[in-house]
Amino acid sequence: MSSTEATPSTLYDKVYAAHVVADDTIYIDRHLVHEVTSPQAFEGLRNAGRGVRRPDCTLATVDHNIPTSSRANYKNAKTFIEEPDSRLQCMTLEENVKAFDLTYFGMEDKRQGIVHVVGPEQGFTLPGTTVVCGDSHTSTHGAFGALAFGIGTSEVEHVLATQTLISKKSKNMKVQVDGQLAPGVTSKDIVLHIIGLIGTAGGTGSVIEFCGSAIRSLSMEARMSMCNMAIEGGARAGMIAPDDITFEYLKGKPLAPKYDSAEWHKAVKYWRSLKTDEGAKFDSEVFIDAKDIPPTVSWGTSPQDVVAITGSTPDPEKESDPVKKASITRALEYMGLKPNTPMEEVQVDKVFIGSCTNSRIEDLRAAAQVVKGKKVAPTLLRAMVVPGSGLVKKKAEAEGLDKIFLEAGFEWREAGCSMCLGMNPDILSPYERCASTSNRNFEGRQGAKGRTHLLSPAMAAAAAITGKLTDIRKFTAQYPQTEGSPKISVEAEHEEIITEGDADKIADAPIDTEATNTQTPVESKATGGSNGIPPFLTLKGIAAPLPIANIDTDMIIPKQFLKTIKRTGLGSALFHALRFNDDNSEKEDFVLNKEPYRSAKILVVTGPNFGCGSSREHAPWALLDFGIKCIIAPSFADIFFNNTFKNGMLPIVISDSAVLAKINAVAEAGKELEIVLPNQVIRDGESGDELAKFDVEEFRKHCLVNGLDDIGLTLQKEKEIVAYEKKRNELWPWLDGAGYLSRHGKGPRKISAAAVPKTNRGAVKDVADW
Ligand SMILES: CC(C)[C@H](C(=O)O)[C@@H](O)C(=O)O
Ligand code: SF4
Repeated sequence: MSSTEATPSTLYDKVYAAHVVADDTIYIDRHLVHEVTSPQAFEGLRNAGRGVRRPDCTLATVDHNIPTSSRANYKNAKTFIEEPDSRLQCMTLEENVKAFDLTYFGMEDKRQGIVHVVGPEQGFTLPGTTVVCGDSHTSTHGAFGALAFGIGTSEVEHVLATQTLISKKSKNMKVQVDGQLAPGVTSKDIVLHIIGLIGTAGGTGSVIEFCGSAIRSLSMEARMSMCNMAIEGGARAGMIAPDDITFEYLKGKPLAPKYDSAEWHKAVKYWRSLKTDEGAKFDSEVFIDAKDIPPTVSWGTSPQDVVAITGSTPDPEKESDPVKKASITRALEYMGLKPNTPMEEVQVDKVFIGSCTNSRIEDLRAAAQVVKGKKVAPTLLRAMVVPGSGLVKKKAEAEGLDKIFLEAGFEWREAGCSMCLGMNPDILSPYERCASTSNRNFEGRQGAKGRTHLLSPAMAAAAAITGKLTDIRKFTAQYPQTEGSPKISVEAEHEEIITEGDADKIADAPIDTEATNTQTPVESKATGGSNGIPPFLTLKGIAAPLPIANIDTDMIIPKQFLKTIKRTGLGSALFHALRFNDDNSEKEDFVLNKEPYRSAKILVVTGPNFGCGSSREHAPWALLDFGIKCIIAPSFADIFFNNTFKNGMLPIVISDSAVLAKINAVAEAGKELEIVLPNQVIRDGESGDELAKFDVEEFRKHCLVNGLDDIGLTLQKEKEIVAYEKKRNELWPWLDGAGYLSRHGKGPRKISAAAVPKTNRGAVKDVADW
């Protein structure tokens, strides 16, 4: 762990090693919870009679489903959220945080916001910690030198119950960006450029460390935007070594060690050791010269479909690879763009400034600077700014940014995920084109048939003014800022975001719990989680061929179906946009609408990177509910791969294209395949001939074959977990969340959780500070 060790290690090696409890089981320091991916996890806990092990290390908020309209007349979630499924999901979270005694920032709390904005701004996210959330953009927190990654709902349950995860070590990947960034180039451009270079599967199986002089010069907020999109590059986590910029940012944050205290100095000393040692080995390395990065924008339907703003859409005719040619053609068609169209000629209908990538104060300042004294283009249907949290909003208003946006014709909204994924009322209408500071441009992401162009906040602001995608460099020259327009007071980059007095007030604000009391506990018919899983030995059945690359989980199950609080019933929505027409009739040519594939048990995917994007466990749930228990593909995205096992499903990697072609031929012929897990072979179901052997991790196989619930298995490691917690308390006392216990210290817990080790931070006084 320390730099004096014989073998030089990477930042990731160090943080991983510092969290090993036993074998592949790692301790989780920080768990963020939101309404979409937690209901089934809490339900699992209830069914098994388990509690939350570390309420002090768990923080919940609502973000995805909530309307971002004014909360001036807000009373409670029940009356505020009109859409019934969204309302139920938010109220279910409220019920769960009450029942399990967790700290919760609801809509009446100024600290509410997008989970990945809230964690850092509270100092909940700290260097050297492990941070998880049922959300793929948990990678954001890696900006602090934390090992932060998204997990599925079964893993959320695992962490709630055990405060650990079974997580095998990933590979180390280095992305080094050196030199001076060109004018107008931001961290969003850097990360879009990187994804364009490595592709959306480039980081699969790896943790990326972003380093180099260009990265070192970035602010914390810019670093967060970069790590946020590590998942779009296929990596489960992105990390940046903590440094003075990090420590400066953490000064005065409510849940960080108190600035200048003995604990602060101890923490900073430890944090300084968290950097890659000279000579440490990376499994892959990418080097980029900062001056080669232009202001960048996406043209297609994958975050790797990017081009310089001065460039044009690609021409499929120039592509020799038939799979790539087909995918360019399909993306251009979806986006309503012709080949070779200059990006600067693309007219937009809406502009969205927000999301966990770019909704922090610096992002809003950058956009406001462009907008100041100007008006949005008359052709624009809507321009909206959605701050990432109530505190960002408050700060922006104190700086007068809201006025700048409002005077220019933008909407100034309340915190939430908003139009990033359209689970709430903020959506694109079909065929509308949006310049968006978010992170995903998948088909239908911002609304069915909506078209998304990803870009930086400054470029989004420029697009709002001109009505077209715009090169920010030309824009600032052509549109000088007018005198007398409202002033943006940009304060010191890193300051306290909340005073202690403020924090007390917020913490003491009454929470309307009336709405949450009416909910009845949900009955479970679920598979997975603590209900145990049916054993998987052999599987014989029809295999459906699917020749598509980069199938993302939005495509497997779109956002509108994530509002369920159950694991079951999603089969009818599987591959919704591929499977159904607008009038809900079936698309005849989609494989699962044809015989004999309607009863497929196996999916044979011939394109790579199946299951990329969002961490939604709804994707394997939908496949399973349809009847598909096994997916064969050349490669899988990490979170999806993990999620399938938790549900008793088997993902099989067949990277040899000739072998995959043989398997696919059986699928194409509408015949059965037979998977024999104990022997790790795939057979022709009819002849019994062996088609392929496959690999599967021993532990995962053991669990599948025996139908084992891995939460139960982990709980058998109680001794090791307790020993780890003791060590953690001695070495890193600031990680025991004394602050959190303030809300709970007055009475017994409703659900008994494992004892929290005593902290050295005092019980009541420190506690009241938050
Ligand atoms: C809902 C959640 C599972 C999802 C994610 O994991 O990313 C969402 O935040 C998204 O951006 O698609
Ligand atoms: S990517 Fe979008 S939907 Fe997902 S957490 Fe971030 S803001 Fe919310």
